[in-house]
Amino acid sequence: MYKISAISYLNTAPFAYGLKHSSVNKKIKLLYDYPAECARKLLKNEADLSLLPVGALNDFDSYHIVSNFCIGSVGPVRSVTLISNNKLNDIRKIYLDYQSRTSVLLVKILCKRVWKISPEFVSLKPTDNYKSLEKNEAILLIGDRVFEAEKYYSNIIDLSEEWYNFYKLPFVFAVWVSKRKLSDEFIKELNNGLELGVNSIESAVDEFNQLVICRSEAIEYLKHNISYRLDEEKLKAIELFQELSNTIDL
Ligand SMILES: C=C(O[C@@H]1C=C(C(=O)O)C=C[C@H]1O)C(=O)O
Repeated sequence: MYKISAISYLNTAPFAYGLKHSSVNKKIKLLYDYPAECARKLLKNEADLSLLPVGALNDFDSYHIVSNFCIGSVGPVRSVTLISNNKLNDIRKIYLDYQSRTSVLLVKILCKRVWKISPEFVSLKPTDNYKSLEKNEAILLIGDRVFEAEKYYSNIIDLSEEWYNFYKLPFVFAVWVSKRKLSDEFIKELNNGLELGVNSIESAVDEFNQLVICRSEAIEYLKHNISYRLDEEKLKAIELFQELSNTIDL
């Protein structure tokens, strides 16, 4: 049995659906985790394969990207946002979502390179509440919680849209990664499952039991905001993101 740590958010529902409804299902145990946990489990050998946040790739001495599918976007992604009641220039403090490994770096890159602001960064704890932001504070929030949180604030900045406008590139949040080399046969079956999933968005939404937006909005989000194919432009984006990540203080 291969243990697979997959992201628990709606954007991964098509992948989960495809894996469950194809032949690879009998060879795997699917674990649903938030992105930072997907990274921790792969590092600690609690998973054989993870949908790994790109921001965690540097944790590994060596790794294998086993699929041409990813969690990416071309322009607005909707679910990776800097949320506040302020204009960018008035933001002094940014709380960082503990569930993220990629977007916490992305927001720092955007602050430094694109927005030219230098706020203080503070890591959020799981018990912190995004509803208690004070004046001049903002929060980087990812995943399905954004769909709820965005209702309470007036300034919602989509980080993928900001990246796209400035660098003219798509963005990649997570890729399928193993630490050890897995068999070619398994990888082929895995990819067949992922392919089935990205071609079954409606059914994946119907099977996803934590939907916090309506069905049509979910379908629109998965078809138009999330971009699942890891093509040349997205590989270029990963390379640039890693280069820029190396220039920021952690
Ligand atoms: C598109 C998203 O990107 C997620 C953000 C990640 C991160 O910041 O580490 C990792 C995986 C993605 O699922 C989202 O949060 O909805």
